[in-house]
Amino acid sequence: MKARLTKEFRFEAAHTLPTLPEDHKCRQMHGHSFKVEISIEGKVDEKIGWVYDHKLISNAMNPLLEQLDHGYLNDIEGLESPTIEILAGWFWKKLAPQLPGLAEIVIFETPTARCSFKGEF
Ligand SMILES: Nc1nc2c(c(=O)[nH]1)N=C([C@H](O)[C@H](O)COP(=O)(O)OP(=O)(O)OP(=O)(O)O)CN2
Ligand SMILES: [Zn+2]
Repeated sequence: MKARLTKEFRFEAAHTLPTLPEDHKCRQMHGHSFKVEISIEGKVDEKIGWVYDHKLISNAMNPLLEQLDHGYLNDIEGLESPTIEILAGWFWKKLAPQLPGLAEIVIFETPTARCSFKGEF
């Protein structure tokens, strides 16, 4: 049996989008309550009944969330132009080496705007 396991995380952060035209509202510093969904896929261990402990996803995410939460995203290496697309790629590069079967990362910037990324650079 194969299954997809998803864990959800949240962080608050400020950003600007510096490459946009001067008059675009996102050139102003502003903040979002970001939501991140991390999904892994794999074979369910028959004896235990799970792909792997979802605590491993939390363990991989916690140092990243500590770095991002209540921060200014543009100051972080790789996030100089922090769109949700760039953020999704940033998370992927950090998590893929630690999370076998990483399948999808979805980042919500607002309740109605999200980006999903499956690791295709
Ligand atoms: N493709 C992307 N488009 C936009 C991104 C992004 O990361 N990728 N980001 C932004 C800004 O961060 C902006 O702050 C988003 O929030 P908001 O202005 O509230 O969103 P909307 O303009 O979509 O809100 P409406 O509900 O449509 O008023 C912008 N675009
Ligand atoms: Zn924004």
